[in-house]
Amino acid sequence: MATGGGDELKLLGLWASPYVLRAKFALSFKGLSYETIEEDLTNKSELLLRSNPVHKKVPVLIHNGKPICESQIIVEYLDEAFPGAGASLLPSDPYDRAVARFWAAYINDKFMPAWQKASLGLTEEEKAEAMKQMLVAIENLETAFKECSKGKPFFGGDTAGYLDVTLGAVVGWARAGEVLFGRKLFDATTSPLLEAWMERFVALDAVKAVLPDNGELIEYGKMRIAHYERLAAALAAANKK
Ligand SMILES: N[C@@H](CCC(=O)N[C@@H](CS)C(=O)NCC(=O)O)C(=O)O
Repeated sequence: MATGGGDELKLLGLWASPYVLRAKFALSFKGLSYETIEEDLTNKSELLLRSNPVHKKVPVLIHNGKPICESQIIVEYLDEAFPGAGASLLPSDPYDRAVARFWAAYINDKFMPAWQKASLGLTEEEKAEAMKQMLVAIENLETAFKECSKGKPFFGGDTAGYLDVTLGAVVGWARAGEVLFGRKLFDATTSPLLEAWMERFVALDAVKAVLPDNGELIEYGKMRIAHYERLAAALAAANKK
């Protein structure tokens, strides 16, 4: 669907970034057309530095020349700025909205950092500690799913919404991680509801349309792992001195 009304949407991104994927999901569910501008994070563009001078991170959405930074804020912005495009992502009931925002903050503040460090921590201790925190977070998110979905297929109910997009950020890397690390992020023993949710979520057309290719993620992941292994080895050598 075209944005209409002369709206111009540009997304400064990085194809493998889970946070960029979150913004892409929101755009895809809302059926909005946009231009993607791929960033090289080792040589950030003038446009990125000018658009996100505080964090200098992707994603940045540029709507008619005005930048919006931070993936979660981009999701909320798209919902508010394009209320007629697709179904609303945030729940319409104020209490449900507050609960969804609570869990979104939990995903961003607790789950995502632990999830990233559990795989790419610099020491075995750091990884083990992050893994513990991640498992606690997954247990809590399993409860969140029960509370928010009210027995329906998605956090948003019958259709995917705000929290599906928020947690959906990890589904590309969760699939690649099965090959890279030989373990599932959500599994039948620890998180059966989330395991089933992820299968339903990745089967949606709006998700498939923007999900990065799994083979390419796996290759990119191998490079990232090798990079972190070199950093970890350098750190261990420096600590021995
Ligand atoms: N809280 C941010 C996190 C975004 C983020 O960490 N982006 C990474 C790519 S995955 C980035 O741009 N890193 C560049 C840097 O740290 O210099 C959001 O939700 O948008």
